Amino acid sequence: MMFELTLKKSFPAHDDSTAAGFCLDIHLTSDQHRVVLTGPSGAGKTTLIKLIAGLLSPDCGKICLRERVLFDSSSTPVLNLAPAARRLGYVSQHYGLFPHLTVQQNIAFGLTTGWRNPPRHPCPPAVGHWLEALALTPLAQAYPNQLSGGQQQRVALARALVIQPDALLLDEPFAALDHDLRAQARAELDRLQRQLALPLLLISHDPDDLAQFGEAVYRLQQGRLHAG
Ligand SMILES: Nc1ncnc2c1ncn2[C@@H]1O[C@H](COP(=O)(O)OP(=O)(O)OP(=O)(O)O)[C@@H](O)[C@H]1O
Repeated sequence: MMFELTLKKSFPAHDDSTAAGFCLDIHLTSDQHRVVLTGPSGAGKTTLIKLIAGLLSPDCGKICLRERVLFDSSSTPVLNLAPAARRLGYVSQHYGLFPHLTVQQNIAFGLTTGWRNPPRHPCPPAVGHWLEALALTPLAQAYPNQLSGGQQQRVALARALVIQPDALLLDEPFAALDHDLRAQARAELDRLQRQLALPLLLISHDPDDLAQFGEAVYRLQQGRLHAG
């Protein structure tokens, strides 16, 4: 099985609010390589992807990707792999690039352990590979604020891919791009995903993304998943 998720996560209501808290309750098993998650704002899509990436911990449940267990609350002690140990390429909605690091250093960041920033030189071979593959070599020494939206998106994708991830988790990766760039970036991701045969979990509202990547499509609504 490619994706096997059984998860619960609750956020309590804010003290100063009468609104109820939020509860995510997910059961998803899919053997497809390309899974698209869609659904209205606040449905829990980003929360779900962060739980898989290990940036949030579920209250209980189990997360398996490609038969590898990343989280299991029923084991003793609870199995909860750290984000780096999960070997997942995660791209957040706003890319999360470090403004004080160059393009090359941002990509190399995925390869570093600990808190030290990657050096400006030399360029690790894996970083050079992805700079080249995503047409970023001329921008290697530029800073994120000197890049267009499409270039920033490619840097974020390169940083996710440089670790040779077991799967890609992309949270609305094309949302900040205009129509033409979006079509280009979509084609690029399509090509890379096929070439690397990487399982892909993509959050998107865009019908073109659903058509291109939605081998399986799930709709999240108020913390619950519905097929299609
Ligand atoms: N750390 C947190 N503490 C409390 N509540 C949270 C926290 N993170 C998310 N929530 C709540 O969980 C719910 C789901 O949020 P989430 O960001 O997962 O939605 P989403 O479907 O990704 O929305 P969007 O499409 O707008 O990005 C929201 O009601 C949000 O307020």
